[in-house]
Amino acid sequence: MDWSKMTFFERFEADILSGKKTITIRDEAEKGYVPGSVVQVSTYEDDRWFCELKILSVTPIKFSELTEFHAEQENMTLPQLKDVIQEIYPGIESLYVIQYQLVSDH
Ligand SMILES: CC(=O)Nc1ccn([C@H]2C[C@H](O)[C@@H](CO)O2)c(=O)n1
Repeated sequence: MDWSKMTFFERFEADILSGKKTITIRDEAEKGYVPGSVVQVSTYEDDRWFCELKILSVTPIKFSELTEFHAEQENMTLPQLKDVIQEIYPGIESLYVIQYQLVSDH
C-alpha cells in the first residue's frame, strides 16, 4: 500500500473540495495513513487526481459507535452514512476515522 495516495469515489469529490466532508471512514486495510503526512487524492473510478489532503488523525471506531457527529463531518445523515459504509464494507465492525484537511486542488 502506498500511504502517500488515497482514492475516493467520484461522487464525494465536490464535498471534499468544498470542505463539507472532512473525514473518511475506512477499514483495517487503510489504517496505515500517517498523521501529519500529505496524500495525493484521486478518483477510484478513473484514477484522476483532484487534490492533496493532510492527514490529521486516524482513530479506531466500531460501526456501532458511529454518531450524528461523524455523519455531519461526512455531510450525510447518520442513516445515509451507515448505508454507505455497509455498501462498501459489508459486515465490518472495526473501522477507522481518518480526519483530513484540504491542502490544494486543481
Ligand atoms: C474508493 C475507495 O477505495 N474507498 C472508499 C472508501 C470510502 N469512501 C467514502 C465513502 C464515505 O463517504 C466515507 C466512509 O467510508 O468514505 C470512499 O470515497 N472511497
